[in-house]
Amino acid sequence: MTAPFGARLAAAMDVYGPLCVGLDPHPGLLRDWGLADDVAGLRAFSHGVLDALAGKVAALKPQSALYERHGAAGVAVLEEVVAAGRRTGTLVIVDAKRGDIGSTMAGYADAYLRDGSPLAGDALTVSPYLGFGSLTPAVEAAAASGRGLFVLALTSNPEGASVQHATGPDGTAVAAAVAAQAAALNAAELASTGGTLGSVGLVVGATTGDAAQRLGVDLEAVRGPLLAPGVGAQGAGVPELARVFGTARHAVLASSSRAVLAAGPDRASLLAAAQNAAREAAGALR
Ligand SMILES: O=C(O)c1cc(=O)[nH]c(=O)n1[C@@H]1O[C@H](COP(=O)(O)O)[C@@H](O)[C@H]1O
Repeated sequence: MTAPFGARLAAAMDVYGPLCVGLDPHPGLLRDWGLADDVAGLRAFSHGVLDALAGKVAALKPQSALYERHGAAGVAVLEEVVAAGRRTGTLVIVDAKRGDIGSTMAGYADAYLRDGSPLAGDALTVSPYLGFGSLTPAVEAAAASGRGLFVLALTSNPEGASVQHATGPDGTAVAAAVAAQAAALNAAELASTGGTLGSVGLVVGATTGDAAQRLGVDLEAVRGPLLAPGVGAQGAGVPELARVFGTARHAVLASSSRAVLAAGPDRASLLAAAQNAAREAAGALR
């Protein structure tokens, strides 16, 4: 069996720096790249990013929504991105933020986390807001195939606070309970593998300020990767990363989409922007 996702990601971050580049082919971005907002444009964008960055960054994160909006042909392009990751060894985090009741979650797990599925990258973003336990089929499928999950904990959008900052009957903040459940899964994985980074990550936006500390979200105890979107276009810079993550910063995978993609379509400029962002993130997090 292949090494667990957490171990593979830790190795990739050591080599390439703690940066994930998001593939977010918004209509405006396609236009800025001189491409039509259609499937041919989507494919040209995706292969442009792959040509420039595959094998040169720790991870790529295609945003499923922006592929789905082109219908089945768009999803086929997402499958090409997943296949290219497999070919080049670059980790692919499929950002589909799936979440559903257990039996339906099993369908998503089959689609995104099973060997042989064309949509199965190395990890999937999932939403625990139908109850963390509803993610069990995904947790089991990921563990069985050496894949990873990124569970939404403290998202970068301001609306997230109304749910994630709320407290349950025992006074624990929802985001803190999500983090504790991820921590328990990672503790079990690491006890059996002896590794240092588990495969159940959290999403904690770089824009969330001191929310983790205020809400008692124990990021250090998670012992899994902490995906930090919001770097660049959403206003968070490198200083915010150290502030948001404190002593857990060694586990952070900073994520940037628009700020890096704005350097394209020229391949060399795109690579330079990604490598610069990776260097800055490494400086702030190591
Ligand atoms: O899961 C994510 O990646 C994610 C979580 C979150 O809290 N906030 C967030 O912006 N994202 C994703 O990150 C990407 C935005 O990246 P930027 O263009 O760098 O702002 C989009 O694909 C979002 O869906």
